[in-house]
Amino acid sequence: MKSEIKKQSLFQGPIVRQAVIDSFKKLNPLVMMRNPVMFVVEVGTFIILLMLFMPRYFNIQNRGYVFAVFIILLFTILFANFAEALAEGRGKAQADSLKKTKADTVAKRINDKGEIETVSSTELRKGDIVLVEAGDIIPGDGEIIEGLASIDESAITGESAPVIKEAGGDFSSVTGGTKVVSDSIKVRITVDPGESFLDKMISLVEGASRQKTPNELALNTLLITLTLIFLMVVITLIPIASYVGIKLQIVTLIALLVCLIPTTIGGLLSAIGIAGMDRVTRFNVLAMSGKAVEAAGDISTIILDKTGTITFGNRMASQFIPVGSATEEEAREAAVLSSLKDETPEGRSVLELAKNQGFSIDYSQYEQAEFIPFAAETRMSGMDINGVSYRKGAVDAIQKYVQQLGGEIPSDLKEKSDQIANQGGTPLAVSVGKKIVGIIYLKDTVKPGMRERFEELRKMGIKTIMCTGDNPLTAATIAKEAGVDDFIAESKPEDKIRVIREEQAKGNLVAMTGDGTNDAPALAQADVGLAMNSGTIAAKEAANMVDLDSDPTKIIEVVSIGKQLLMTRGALTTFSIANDIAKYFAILPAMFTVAIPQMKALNFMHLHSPTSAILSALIFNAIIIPLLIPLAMKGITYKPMPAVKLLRRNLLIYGLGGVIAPFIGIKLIDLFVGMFV
Ligand SMILES: Nc1ncnc2c1ncn2[C@@H]1O[C@H](COP(=O)(O)OP(=O)(O)OP(=O)(O)O)[C@@H](O)[C@H]1O
Ligand SMILES: [K+]
Ligand SMILES: [Mg+2]
Repeated sequence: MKSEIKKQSLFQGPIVRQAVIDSFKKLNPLVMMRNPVMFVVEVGTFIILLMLFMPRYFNIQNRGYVFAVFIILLFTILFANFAEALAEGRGKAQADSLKKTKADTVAKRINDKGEIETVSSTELRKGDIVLVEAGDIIPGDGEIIEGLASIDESAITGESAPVIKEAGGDFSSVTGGTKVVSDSIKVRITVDPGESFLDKMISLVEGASRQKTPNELALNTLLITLTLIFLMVVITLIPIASYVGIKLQIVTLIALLVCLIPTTIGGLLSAIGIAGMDRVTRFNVLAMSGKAVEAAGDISTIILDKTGTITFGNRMASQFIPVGSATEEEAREAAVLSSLKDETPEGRSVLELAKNQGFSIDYSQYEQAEFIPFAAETRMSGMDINGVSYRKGAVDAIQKYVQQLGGEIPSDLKEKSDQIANQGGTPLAVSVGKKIVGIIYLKDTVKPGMRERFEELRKMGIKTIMCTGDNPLTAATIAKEAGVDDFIAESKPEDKIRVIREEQAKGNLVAMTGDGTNDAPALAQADVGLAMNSGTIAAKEAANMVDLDSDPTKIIEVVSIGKQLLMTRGALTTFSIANDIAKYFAILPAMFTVAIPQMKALNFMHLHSPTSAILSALIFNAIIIPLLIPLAMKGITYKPMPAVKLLRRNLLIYGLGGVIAPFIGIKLIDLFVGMFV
C-alpha cells in the first residue's frame, strides 16, 4: 500500500517554457471562445489595439494611457492561458513517459494448430492466445487462461515489487507493457490495437478526452450571466455620464468592464479542473472523467466488498473438519473431489492443504466427471461423477442444496461453522450426494490500519457498508474488526446493485470499490466505481476509476481530492466575485470625481489620480491570476469537518479576504504607478 502523493514541483523548467509558448497559441479566438469571460477580455483588448492603430479615427489624445491599458489586458489573457497551459503541461509530461512504455514488442502467438509464431504486438487482435515467458514483455491486455507468474508492473504503477497473477479468480488480468519476471503464462488478448489500457491512460493524462463537468458547466453559466450583467451596467453608464456632462473614454469603459467581470475565476477555472484530475493520477488512480472525481467529493456512502478489499483476500484452506457421522478422511476426500477443477485461489488452496497432509489421488479416475465451476450466484462449486455430486460452498447454500435432495442437516454443522465464522474465517460446507460430510476452514485476515481509515471517513460524514457473499457471522466479525458502519451478508451481485440503488434513491451519491467480475454491475451502477488494477477486466471496464496500486482504501484520497476540487473552485469563485466588487470602488470615483466633486467622498482610498486608479485596479486584476495559480493547482487543504463549519470557514477567508485584498493591493500598486502618471 502506498498512498502518499508523488511530490513534484509546480514550476518545472521545461513545462513552464512550453506553457509560456502555449499561452500565446491559446490567444487564437477560436480557442478562446470556450472561455466566455476571457473571450470578452480578448475582444476588449482587440478594440483597444484598433484604437492604437487609428488614433485619429477614435480621437485618442493620451496614447500612452491607451497603450498601458492594452498591455495590461494582454497580460491578463496571457496569465489565464498560462494557468491552463501549466496545468495541461504536467499531464503531457506524464503521457510522454508512458508512450515510451508503449513501444512495439514481439509476441509469441499460438495458432490453431498449437504452434508458436512470432508476430509484432501491433498485429494482435481480440481473442488471440499468446505465450509469455519469464523475461518477456506482455504484448497486450488480456486474461491469463493458463498458469501463474510473477509480473513486474512498474512501467504502469511505478511500484517495483512484482505481483502474482494467475488463471481463474479475481487476479487474472494482465496489462500490455508489463513484464513477466518468472514462470510462463498463456494469455487471451482482450482488446484490439489502440484500445488498450495504456492507450486509454495516455489519452487520459494528456487530457485529450477532457470534457467540462456538470459543475463546471453550471459555474460557466453563472459567469456568463455575470459578464452580461456587467456589460449592461457599463453600457448604461454612458448616458448617465453624458447627463452629468462627462464624456467617458471607450478605453476606460473597457477597463471598468474587465475589472468587474469575474476574470479571476474565469482565468483559473479550467486549470482547477485539470489539476484536480492530475492530483488523482498522482495518487496512481486513473479517473475516466472529471465528473467521477467531482462526484467523489460529494459522496455520502461507500460500499466495499470484504474479501480482497477489507481483508487480504488470500482465503486459504487451513483445516478440514468432519461433521455428523463422517470422518476427517471422508471430509478431506470430498473437499478435494469438489475442488479438482476449481480454478479459484480457494479451490487450489484446498488441493494444496490436502497434499500437505499427505493425501494423494489418482486423477485419471475422474476424466469422465462433469465439473461445476464456482459461481457467485450459486456460491458453490464441485463435480458430478457416476451419479454422485460433490459440492462445496457457502454453508447456507449447501444446506439448501442437500435439503432439496431430501438430505438431513448434521446437528453439529451450525456449531462448528459458527465457531469458524466467529473468528472471522469463512466456513465452506462440503457435501457428497445429499449428505454434508465436513467443513473447510478458509482463513483470511483484515488488512492493518482499516479501523483508522474508516474513522477518517466517518469524520468526513461518509457511511461505510461492507457487502459480502459470506455468511452473516463471518461478516459481523470482520465488520466489527475493521470498524465499518454497517454490513450486508450473503449478498449476490444483484443485492449489491440494490443497496446502491436504494442509497441513490435517497438522493445520496454512492461510491463502490471492488475487484471481481461479480462486482462489475455494481461498479457501473455506483456514482464512483473504483476498480482494483489487480482485478478482472470486467470490473475495470465497468468502473470509472482504476487504482493502479489496488488499494481499496485509496477511495479516501479520491474523496479528499474531489472535495478539495469542489472547495477550491467554490473558494476562488467567492474570492473572484468579492474582489470585483472592491474594484468598483477604486474605479468609479476616479471616473466621476472630475465632474462631480462630491464623489470625492467615495474616494476613501486616496488614490493618486484617476488614471493611476484605473491602471492600478487593472494591474491588480491581472496579477491576481498568476498569484493564485499555486492555490488553483495545489488545491485548498481539506481537513475532515462538518460541511456547514467548512462553508463558514471558507466564506470568511475567501469572501472577506476577497473584499479586503484588492483595497490593499490596489493602494500599494497605486503608490508605485502614481510616480509615473
Ligand atoms: N471456490 C469456491 N467454491 C465454493 N464456494 C465458494 C468458493 N469461493 C467462495 N465461495 C463461497 O461463496 C461465497 C461468495 O463468494 P464471492 O467471492 O462471490 O464473495 P463476494 O460477493 O465477492 O464477497 P466478498 O468478496 O466480500 O467475500 C463465499 O463467501 C464462500 O462462502
Ligand atoms: K475582474
Ligand atoms: Mg469478491
